Amino acid sequence: MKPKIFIDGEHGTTGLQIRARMADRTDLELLSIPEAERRNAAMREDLLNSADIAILCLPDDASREAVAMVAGNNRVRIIDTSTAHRVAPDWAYGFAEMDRIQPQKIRDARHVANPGCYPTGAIGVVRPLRQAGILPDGYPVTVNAVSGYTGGGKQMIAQIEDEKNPDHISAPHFLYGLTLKHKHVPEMKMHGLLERAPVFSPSVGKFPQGMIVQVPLYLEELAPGATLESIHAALVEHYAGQSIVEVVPLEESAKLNRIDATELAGKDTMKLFVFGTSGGTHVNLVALLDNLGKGASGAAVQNMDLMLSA
Ligand SMILES: NC(=O)C1=CN([C@@H]2O[C@H](COP(=O)(O)OP(=O)(O)OC[C@H]3O[C@@H](n4cnc5c(N)ncnc54)[C@H](OP(=O)(O)O)[C@@H]3O)[C@@H](O)[C@H]2O)C=CC1
Ligand SMILES: CC(=O)N[C@@H](CCC(=O)OP(=O)(O)O)C(=O)O
Repeated sequence: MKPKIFIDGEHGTTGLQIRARMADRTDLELLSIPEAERRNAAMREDLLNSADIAILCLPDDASREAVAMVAGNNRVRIIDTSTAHRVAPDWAYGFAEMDRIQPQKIRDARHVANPGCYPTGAIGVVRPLRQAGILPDGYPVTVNAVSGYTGGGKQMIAQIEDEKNPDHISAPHFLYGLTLKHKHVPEMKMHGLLERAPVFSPSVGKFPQGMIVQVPLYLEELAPGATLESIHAALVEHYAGQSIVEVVPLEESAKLNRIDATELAGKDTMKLFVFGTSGGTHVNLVALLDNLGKGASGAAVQNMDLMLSA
């Protein structure tokens, strides 16, 4: 029998992209709710309890409600794309490349929390350096980022694309999260293995999909002997043997004059760069991804496939 998959929130931004990625899959049975019934709690409860894997593409509160709806069900497994369970100890964090044992943890899990888009980039560059002993305890990490506007879901898409929207945003690029209490900070800290919460400054650009996440570092504050080359080598070693996260060779990144935030739009991969000058005093770690690809829907499908391969 084919595994039954239900995407709760299938008509939203993340849900639609997951559906699109499953359009040609003949190995799955997709359970679907009509768009007009998307908030029909009884129908959702029924579908959630009929699924082998439920993928939640809902706001945090609705995700918690959905999890409660399957509380008595020992069969259904859950992938939650919201922020609700990303630092919960009994949920597996769905970033398969962050650790050698993570794919197995995801395969075995009943509950998988899909990472946030910005944390995928930030954890992607920071965690390998913590594990290699290059980034010391207590280092004050900063994370600066720009996202495509689909990261804000249906509401932000309407605010940016519809000039008649009462809350129309005309700025080509804006900063937000100005209180420095963005909901992604706890997962960056926990899964980035950081002692101190990073200063996180996100922004949005007037393009639908794509993302740049930057973590600049002072070499003199890192473990003795840390260089542009040793940091790059640590990332290369960490990501060896998988095909989703590419560590761009130093010779290649040295030739670049600019990075286009939309380069990976529509793709489910992530590129990591180490910028700086050999023998210099600073490096800038940069992650490039699609907020809806490896940052959301692509990762959700990757996690689903891992769970189905258990
Ligand atoms: N967009 C992105 O880049 C990313 C998003 N995420 C996360 O994915 C989740 C979904 O986000 P996104 O797709 O962007 O959001 P959208 O607003 O685009 O879609 C959310 C969907 O959920 C529906 N919904 C809202 N409340 C309920 C409810 N109580 N019961 C049933 N359905 C409900 C909405 O219906 P309605 O139209 O009626 O509001 C809509 O169809 C969020 O938790 C978000 O944080 C994660 C990573 C990246
Ligand atoms: C541009 C924009 O608004 N982005 C979203 C994050 C998108 C994402 O990763 O979603 P989660 O809500 O699942 O964490 C934000 O900052 O809230």
